[in-house]
Amino acid sequence: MTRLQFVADTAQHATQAIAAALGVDVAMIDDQFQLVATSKTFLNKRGTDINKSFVQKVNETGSSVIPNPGHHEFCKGCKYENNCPETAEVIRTMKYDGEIIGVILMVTYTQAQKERILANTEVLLEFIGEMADLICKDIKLGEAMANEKLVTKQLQTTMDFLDDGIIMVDRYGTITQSNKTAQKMADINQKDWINHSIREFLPFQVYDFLINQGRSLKRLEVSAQNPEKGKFLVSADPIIVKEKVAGAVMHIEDMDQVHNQVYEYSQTQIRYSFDDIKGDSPEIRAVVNYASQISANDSTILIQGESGTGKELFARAIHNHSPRRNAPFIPINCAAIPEALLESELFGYTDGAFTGAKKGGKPGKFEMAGKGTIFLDEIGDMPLHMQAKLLRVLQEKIVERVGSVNPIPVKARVIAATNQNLESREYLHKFRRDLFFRLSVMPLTIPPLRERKSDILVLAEYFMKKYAARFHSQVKGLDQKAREQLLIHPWPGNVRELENAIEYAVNMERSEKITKACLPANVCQSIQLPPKEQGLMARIKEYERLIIVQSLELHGSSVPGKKEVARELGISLPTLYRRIKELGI
Ligand SMILES: Nc1ncnc2c1ncn2[C@@H]1O[C@H](COP(=O)(O)OP(=O)(O)OP(=O)(O)O)[C@@H](O)[C@H]1O
Repeated sequence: MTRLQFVADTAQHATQAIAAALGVDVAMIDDQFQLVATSKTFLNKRGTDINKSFVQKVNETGSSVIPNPGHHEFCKGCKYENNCPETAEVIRTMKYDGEIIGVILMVTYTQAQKERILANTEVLLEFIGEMADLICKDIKLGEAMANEKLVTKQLQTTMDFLDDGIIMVDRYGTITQSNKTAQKMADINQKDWINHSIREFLPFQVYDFLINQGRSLKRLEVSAQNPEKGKFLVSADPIIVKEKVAGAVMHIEDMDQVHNQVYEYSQTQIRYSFDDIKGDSPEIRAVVNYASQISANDSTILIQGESGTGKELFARAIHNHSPRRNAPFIPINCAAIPEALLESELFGYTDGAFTGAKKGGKPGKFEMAGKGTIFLDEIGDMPLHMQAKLLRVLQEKIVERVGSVNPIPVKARVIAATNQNLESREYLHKFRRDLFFRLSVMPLTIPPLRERKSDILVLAEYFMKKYAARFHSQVKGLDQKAREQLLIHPWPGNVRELENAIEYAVNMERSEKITKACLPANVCQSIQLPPKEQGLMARIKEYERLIIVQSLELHGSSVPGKKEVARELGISLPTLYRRIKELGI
């Protein structure tokens, strides 16, 4: 589209106005030799055919008066050469920023008209020159508006690409523009939202900082005016014009989203699934089947099992098998966190809640878990007063940050784990019965490794391959004696102990098969209780050996360790050394 065509309507109005005012015919032709605007008679008499060489010659001279159309040198080659119906022409080139964009022609058909315009050529040329200027101004304005529209559209499209919310406001805090994410966050569509105050969505504090005080915000944590819309981190800059706030631009992050990202960066990205739980004993398969079945719903799970049986592995596999798999899995070890900090770790705290509290407060694990899973490990070690608070959270499904009374809805699923028998006499006064029942809606018990012996070699092979690959080791298997030894050992540390033992052996072994000698000392020296058929003396000897080995495992075989063993067994240190030698320990 040529520039003149861009303002074809204005050109047509101007053409008609000049024609009516001066009683002549008028036409405008663009730089592509197209007739853009014309009065009626011109069109009837001349049609839309334009003589290019005529226009080119006009452009070379800038403006011309042709008193004898058809016989003028400009008319050479025109189809009306020598028989032109016109009696005179006044022509002027139209320029935009120094560039020719077309010509404007004034034409007469009678002698009287001819005399009239020839008598006033200078005035007329000036007049059509001003008309041409007006048209150029219109082009400028139109182009500026089109450009502004384009920039606005480009800005909107760019903003809509972003996953975070963008809101722009004017000096009154009225929303002038926003992207799709911001509209989704506020659950309002663009049309309904524009011209509303930002105060309807975000707390007054944001408005006050930006508009009243003209200050910037850096990731300020705020709740939406409607608490159901959740929490956001707001960063914003006021726009200052002539030292006054003219508006502001805000960048808004969804708190749940931020937690998910923090979680993704902070967690190992290996997503454990039920396929990672190795072992083909009927005992472990039954637990895996049960766990997979209870993954789908939201009921609280209590996983019980000795240390190292895979409780956390199961919890992660359940989470990753559940509809919550794309939200965070947040583990917290209740035994590892000092009692005084456990509450703020679990529930978070507000700004200034206690001495040393981080500015701006901090979300707790329940909040960070969002719609995911919170894994409360070693729940048996939770102090009684915290048990009461946890029970309340589970029942009311809300948490309050330390120092705040604002309830925050709990959406996370709770999986707890313990290696203690919480129903035992010992725990009668240490663990609340009501909390135990609340947690163990779906109880899951993992049997110790010694009760599923057929898993030992399967797991050993699996760990051997894993560590051989990791350490680029030549080890490819386990020899017969090593296998037998693994089956003899009682594995008090369960799968974790087995994994560590195999990692150790892969490191130590220089041949292609793991030998008994390369197993850790405690595993290697485990003995099988002598069968009943053996004589009394032989069996007593084996028992003695077992007792000394176990005591050494406990206290270590350094000199202070041995002193402790001798004290525990009620024998002198020299006797202990003698028995170690005689029994070949
Ligand atoms: N069946 C299994 N298959 C493969 N690896 C396993 C299995 N069970 C446990 N493990 C591995 O053993 C180690 C210990 O597992 P995990 O930490 O889940 O045990 P836990 O019962 O939670 O321990 P604790 O009581 O000490 O917290 C981990 O490296 C885990 O991957």
